[in-house]
Amino acid sequence: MIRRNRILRTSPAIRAMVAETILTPADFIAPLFITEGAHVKEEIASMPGYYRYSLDNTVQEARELWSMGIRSVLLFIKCADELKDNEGTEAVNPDGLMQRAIKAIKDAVPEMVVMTDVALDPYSSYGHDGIVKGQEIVNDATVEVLARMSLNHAKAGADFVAPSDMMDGRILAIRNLLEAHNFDKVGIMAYSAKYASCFYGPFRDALDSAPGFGDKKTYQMDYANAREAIKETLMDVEEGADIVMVKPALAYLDIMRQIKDRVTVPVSAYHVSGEYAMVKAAARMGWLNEEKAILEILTSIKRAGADLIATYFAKDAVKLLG
Ligand SMILES: NCC(=O)CCC(=O)O
Ligand SMILES: [Mg+2]
Repeated sequence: MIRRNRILRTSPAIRAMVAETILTPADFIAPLFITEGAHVKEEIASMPGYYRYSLDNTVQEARELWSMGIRSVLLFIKCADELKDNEGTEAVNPDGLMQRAIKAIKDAVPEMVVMTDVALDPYSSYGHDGIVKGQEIVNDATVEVLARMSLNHAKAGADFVAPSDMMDGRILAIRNLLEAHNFDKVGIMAYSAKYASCFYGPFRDALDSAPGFGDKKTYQMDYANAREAIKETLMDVEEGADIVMVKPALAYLDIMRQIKDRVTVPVSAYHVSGEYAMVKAAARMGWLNEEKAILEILTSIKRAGADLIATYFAKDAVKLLG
């Protein structure tokens, strides 16, 4: 025997020396759920250990994340029911909760990279990512609102807008409108390959944004397809996306790898709410070691090609990494 593969696994020191994939705090994007009010910290029932915060607590959380080495947050707001409609009116309100949240975080932690969710579902009386006509989610009218929404976030101080809607052509429309208003330093993180997935369930509880009718299969992708993910992603890059994203993560590592091999922009994964809930549930039952599961899963996502990982485990992971 001339090659003893186990030599490189002999001790923790040797294993650390030859590890190919190393997680660091700057890999993580921490999603934040923001709600109106003061001193609010509400645990999300289907996401134990994860919370909706009012603005004051959101700012505190952002400070803590920054002090831990986490460099970016992705903002989602819970819109009051009475402000929801079919036009995305609240989405473009310059004094809306999202806009106030962006300002508050940038004031408190100016270096924090603030990314904002751009889609209509939290603001939609139908819980859909776009404008609804009959049973249809209308593409081009939605794109127009998404571009105005992005401009609005840019004006409030967002560093990146993150369109998560899967309408066609929205990256180009957003880039063009940002350029027209001289926001040439605001980036776009495109949810390029976002699959119609059951793993978003807990998130919809968090924002009370479940679709009121039908499902999202006419705009989000069919999980049977991989080539389509490449088509979507290459188009987003062409339209000006600075970062592209695959979502969810764990059931889509093959997609992550294929995309990583085909683009030169950074690729992000979104390790979604249902993936978080699965680990939490199994750990609570005593069926899985939560800490080990977190590191194994996040490392595998990075190994598959993710440069960035949006994950509800961001803080836990940083603590585990020591
Ligand atoms: N745009 C965000 C989602 O659609 C869901 C994320 C999650 O389930 O964590
Ligand atoms: Mg697309």
